[in-house]
Amino acid sequence: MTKQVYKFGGSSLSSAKRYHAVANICHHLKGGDAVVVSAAGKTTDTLVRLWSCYHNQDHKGVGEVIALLKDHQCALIAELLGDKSEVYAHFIDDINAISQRAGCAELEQAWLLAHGELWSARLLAHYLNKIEVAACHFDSRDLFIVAQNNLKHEENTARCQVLKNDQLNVVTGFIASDENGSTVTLGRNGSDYSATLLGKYLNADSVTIWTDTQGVYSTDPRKVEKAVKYNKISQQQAQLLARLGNPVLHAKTLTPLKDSDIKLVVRSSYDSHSDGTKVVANEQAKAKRFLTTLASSDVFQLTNSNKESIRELSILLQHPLQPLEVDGNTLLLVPSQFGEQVAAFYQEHAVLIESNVSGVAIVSEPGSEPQLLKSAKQLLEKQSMTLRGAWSQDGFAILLGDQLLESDTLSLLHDELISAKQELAVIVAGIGNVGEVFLSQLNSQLERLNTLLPVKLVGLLRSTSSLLNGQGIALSSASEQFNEHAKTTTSEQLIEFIKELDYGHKVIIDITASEQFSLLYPEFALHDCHIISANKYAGTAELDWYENLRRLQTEKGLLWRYNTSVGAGLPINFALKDLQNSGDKITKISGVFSGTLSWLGAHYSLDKKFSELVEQARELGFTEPDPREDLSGRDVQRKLLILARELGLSLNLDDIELSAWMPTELANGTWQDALTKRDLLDKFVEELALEAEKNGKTLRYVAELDTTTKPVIAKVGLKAVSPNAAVATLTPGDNIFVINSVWYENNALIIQGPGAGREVTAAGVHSDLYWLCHKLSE
Ligand SMILES: NC(=O)C1=CN([C@@H]2O[C@H](COP(=O)(O)OP(=O)(O)OC[C@H]3O[C@@H](n4cnc5c(N)ncnc54)[C@H](O)[C@@H]3O)[C@@H](O)[C@H]2O)C=CC1
Ligand SMILES: N[C@@H](CC=O)C(=O)O
Repeated sequence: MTKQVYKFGGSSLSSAKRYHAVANICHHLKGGDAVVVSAAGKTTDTLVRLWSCYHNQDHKGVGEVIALLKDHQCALIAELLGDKSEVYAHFIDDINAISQRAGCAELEQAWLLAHGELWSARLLAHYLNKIEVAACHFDSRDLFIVAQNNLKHEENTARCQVLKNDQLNVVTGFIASDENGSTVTLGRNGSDYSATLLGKYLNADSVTIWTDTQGVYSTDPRKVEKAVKYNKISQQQAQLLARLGNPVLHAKTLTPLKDSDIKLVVRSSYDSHSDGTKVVANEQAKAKRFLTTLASSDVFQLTNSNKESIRELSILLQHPLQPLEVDGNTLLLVPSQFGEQVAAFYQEHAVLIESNVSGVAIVSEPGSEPQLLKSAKQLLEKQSMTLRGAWSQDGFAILLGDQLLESDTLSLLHDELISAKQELAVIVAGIGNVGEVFLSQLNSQLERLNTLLPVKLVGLLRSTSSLLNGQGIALSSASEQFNEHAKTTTSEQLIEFIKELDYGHKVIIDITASEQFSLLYPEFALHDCHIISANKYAGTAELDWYENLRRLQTEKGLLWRYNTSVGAGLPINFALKDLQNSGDKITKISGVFSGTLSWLGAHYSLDKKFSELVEQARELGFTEPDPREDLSGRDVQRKLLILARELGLSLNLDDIELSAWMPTELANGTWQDALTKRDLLDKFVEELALEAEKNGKTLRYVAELDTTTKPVIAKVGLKAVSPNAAVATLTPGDNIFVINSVWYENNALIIQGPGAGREVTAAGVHSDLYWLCHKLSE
């Protein structure tokens, strides 16, 4: 039976609200799975303070800290279970026992510290029961035995068999017991270690560390805005990062999983829908690049050192160590706080060559270290950093100087060494009219895109089948490969494929006309996918849904481009953004927004059959797959809504008045069914045209948005205009956007040109893709 182990740290259990979130996450577990918990919030720190007061015989301090503990835990228990609960009474007994032992000088440090985890486990298990999730709690001192500083793995595996198969097993992290039954702690980050140990003892399928960061990033995302969250990293790189001091994963945590198939996942309990980072077997993840800052370190040159002595030292310091082999010498980099201990440990076999230096470690794919070291050196020297040491060896490079790296310098290094090297995985959905042309242009575009960052096509989707290959699809034979290997793919399979893609960036290019496909956008965002849409459905979806999607994308730093959804390749969205960014206020937008309706308006005369012209427009690639989307005015209504939202207006489609250029009788069934009633369409259009002609006018389908009125005027429909009007003299198929703003009040800004067609639209999608690559590589 596959088992899962979840671990929740202190920040995930700091308040009743956080407990609710944890319980929600636990709903995904089943009987037999285990949940390892740390002490809630800052409880361990408070217990450490209590110990220190006790140790210093500060009786007043002991009383104050006990009161603090009481306040925090009682409030938590009362809010989750009520103050009459068994857990509340049990806690009071514990606090009394602590006070009593402190009073008669019988307090033991490990025993005292263990309470933080015990309280969390008890509270969570009871709270889960309250919300009808069967759960029980275990004290890991009954499960993990340590003898002479070594865990007794065989015995512990046997002890862990007491965990229940029909309930969730909530287990305390951090603590174990020695052979005499006394409490021992597993040291710094002990709860993560408990979780991976338990994973190993239970032969679990995966261990998930739920924390307050979304996963493992290329560098500290609090310092570098463009830090990249990685989907997968190899055990080897994770170990190296931990030894270099990366704070997300600790070397000890990783040890139990070494050479096992148990997956380790880091996820955020604050954003439980998002994927985290998986630490997988070395061959299952590409090598990634990372920047880890190194604060206040000492560098020793060792003589007569060997791996065993470094291992011993690492156990003594309770700190992982990464030696550097440079020109036949072994260098050891340690945090300065351990300098004296290292000197004492090695005696005359260690020479301190640098003291109290700071800098950065660059972890990278093998082979690139010397070049990375050179580039980083140049960049840091340009930033006036005096380097005191710079070395590289397999898998990493280290640069040390006098100052700590500021966020600006780290960002510069990240831009140069990491951002530009992140691969972008591209999935193209919709290889129809526009999609075919987009793909045929992609090969020649790749060269240009690759100057910004490496781009790889990994997926091609049609409505019923798709070709998905995480290794990449050769563009030169993409169609042949599609024809030979494409398979039916469900949405779930597509999402799983996206989730597993091992790339720094991913983008879905949606060139379908499918509303159903657009409904997957939030899932794409959850799996860190940027989006480029020619499809207009998501941009015109119900406001709540649309705003949630926007929020999610913003939270995750994801980009969404949809320039072709209005005016095909015309830069209308850019223009509106630019005007607003420069401080202008747009007051009106009007014009002809449909290539199809522009073409029909220009070509129609009373001696022609309108329905035949519609068929021609369809063949030219102007219409939507179902031309009634154009004739009904719905397509123009969508475009006006996209532009209105671009101006910050909270409108829905139905807020835009619409009149159709087709009779209602054609609305039902398929387009083929509608064509059987083409006479009705021809008659409808002829009558309207005759009426207009009587008044010396001609018909054009126009859109209008006026933000100066309350409520705003937003409408699309047929208008009888003078044959000389700008909207009537357009080249067939052209769009015109007339923009009035504070600065363009009387003399409007006009954007005009082809508003539909395969080539211009495909080119517009390329423009969005180029923009995205540029943005990601900046
Ligand atoms: N034709 C034009 O001039 C312009 C078109 N657009 C937009 O471009 C999009 C595509 O238009 P066309 O190429 O003319 O349409 P199309 O009907 O020729 O091609 C659509 C493609 O999408 C695929 N598809 C449909 N549902 C799918 C799904 N659920 N998953 C994956 N693939 C799916 C179809 O198999 C087909 O290959 C539409 O949203 C349209 O509004 C935007 C600007 C201009
Ligand atoms: N069918 C649309 C295509 C572009 O969005 C049009 O005719 O304008």
